[in-house]
Amino acid sequence: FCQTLMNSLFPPELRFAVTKHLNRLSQLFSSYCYFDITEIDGVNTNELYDAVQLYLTSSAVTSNRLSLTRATNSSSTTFALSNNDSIVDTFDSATVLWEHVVAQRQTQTFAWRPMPDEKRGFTLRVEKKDKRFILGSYLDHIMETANEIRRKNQDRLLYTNSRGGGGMDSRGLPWESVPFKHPSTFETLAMDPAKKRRIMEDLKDFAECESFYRKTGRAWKRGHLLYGPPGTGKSSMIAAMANYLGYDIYDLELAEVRSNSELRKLLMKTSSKSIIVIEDIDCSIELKNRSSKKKQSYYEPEMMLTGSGLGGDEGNGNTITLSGLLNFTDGLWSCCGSERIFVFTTNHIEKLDPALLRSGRMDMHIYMSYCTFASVKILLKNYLGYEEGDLSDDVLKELERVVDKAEITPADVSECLIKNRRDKERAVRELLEDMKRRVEKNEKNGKLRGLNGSLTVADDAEEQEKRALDSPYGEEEEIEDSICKNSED
Ligand SMILES: Nc1ncnc2c1ncn2[C@@H]1O[C@H](COP(=O)(O)OP(=O)(O)OP(=O)(O)O)[C@@H](O)[C@H]1O
Ligand SMILES: [Mg+2]
Repeated sequence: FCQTLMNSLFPPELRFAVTKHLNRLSQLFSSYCYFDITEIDGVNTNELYDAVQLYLTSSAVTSNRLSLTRATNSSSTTFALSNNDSIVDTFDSATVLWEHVVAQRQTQTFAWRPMPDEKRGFTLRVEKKDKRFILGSYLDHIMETANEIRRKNQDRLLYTNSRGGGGMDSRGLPWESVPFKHPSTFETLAMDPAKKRRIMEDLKDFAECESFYRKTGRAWKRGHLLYGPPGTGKSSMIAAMANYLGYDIYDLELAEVRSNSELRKLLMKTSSKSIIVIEDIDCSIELKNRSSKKKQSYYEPEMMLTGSGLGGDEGNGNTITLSGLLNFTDGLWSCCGSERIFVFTTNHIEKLDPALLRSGRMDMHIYMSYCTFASVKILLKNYLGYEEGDLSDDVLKELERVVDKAEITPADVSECLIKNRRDKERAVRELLEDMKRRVEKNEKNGKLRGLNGSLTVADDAEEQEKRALDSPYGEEEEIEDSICKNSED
């Protein structure tokens, strides 16, 4: 009514001025204050607008109407507040009202850059008494939540330094990235369920325990060593970790790194919330002085690690030292980011230098074993859809009897099941036959070893060396206690 009255009483120019003054007057007596967050601020895109847009999706349940969008090539749908709609949000004790205001932009004859046809913005209505609190904590909370959502919606990235020679890309970054879409998850990973659960709990504790690390003065990072025969799922485990935590992966090719300082530069250019991986650490590096029995400090510079494809001569610049590598994971530089997990993998833990294995260096030693009965059941479920009760007791018993002695890797079991996945019974039959053949072969080899004296002695020496290295961490399953457990109590 007021609007109609004003329209009839005043000419347009005057109407505008009167409305403006009336608004000012009402604001003076109102218990609310308003903030406008426009999409484009001058010529710059307003980061806060995007953040609010995303943030409101997290409390979207309170709105009845939302708009859905899915960007090209993206694997997730985002929903946002519809045009000219409003939503109530509460933060601590404060209640605020968000309104999405969309207006048609006047056509411009000239612009430095093309502007969208619509002028979009959010209006935030806040009670005056909450103003200070909202402008501080609430807006920070919005930015943080939005970053978190953005990270979750984004596809993971896999970075590599394999360009070689310390090369940089067009933006001066030493890492190249591709979208990471490895489908491995902890659910599909075949391993002992209890062990799997402990690893998952440890990772979750790690990701959620920032305050614990701060309180105890520890850098917020974690080191994992994955070891075991080829095809037991070490790389799959890394992918599962990344998918579980939503972290990016930096796959560090040590052979491409020429010096300690280059290694440090690479580290400085990694982001937080990432897994830094050095695969097959025993193959990509070689301890030059390892064969000499002379006692040495691990920080002596002449202990060189030489990249496999490099000359390895001291002085040609193509060497990194063990101390450089240890500094990479443990030193002051390793703390230039936070929330990072270092993962080393190896097929031969016995070949690694004790300095890398020493307790405190790697927080967890995870043995990826040959298939056990529990892991075969996971693979049968993954590949053939067999549940616990779908297989006959006889088959299950037979599987349980032979699986450990067969020493078959999850990769070999997967291969057999994929090959015959159209005929499930045949798949199980062939798997059992394969396992039995392996048991026979292993038993025969075992006998041969017993008959041949010299071979046994040599093997014993090797076994002893392995045990000496393994001993501080237990026999075969070396998952150490999570340091983070119960820390927040
Ligand atoms: N524990 C497992 N659970 C499920 N699948 C597995 C497992 N181990 C191996 N596989 C299957 O075998 C393939 C090879 O496994 P993966 O590359 O993870 O082994 P790895 O231990 O990293 O081997 P390598 O030492 O040769 O690098 C995977 O693509 C996966 O399909
Ligand atoms: Mg691997």
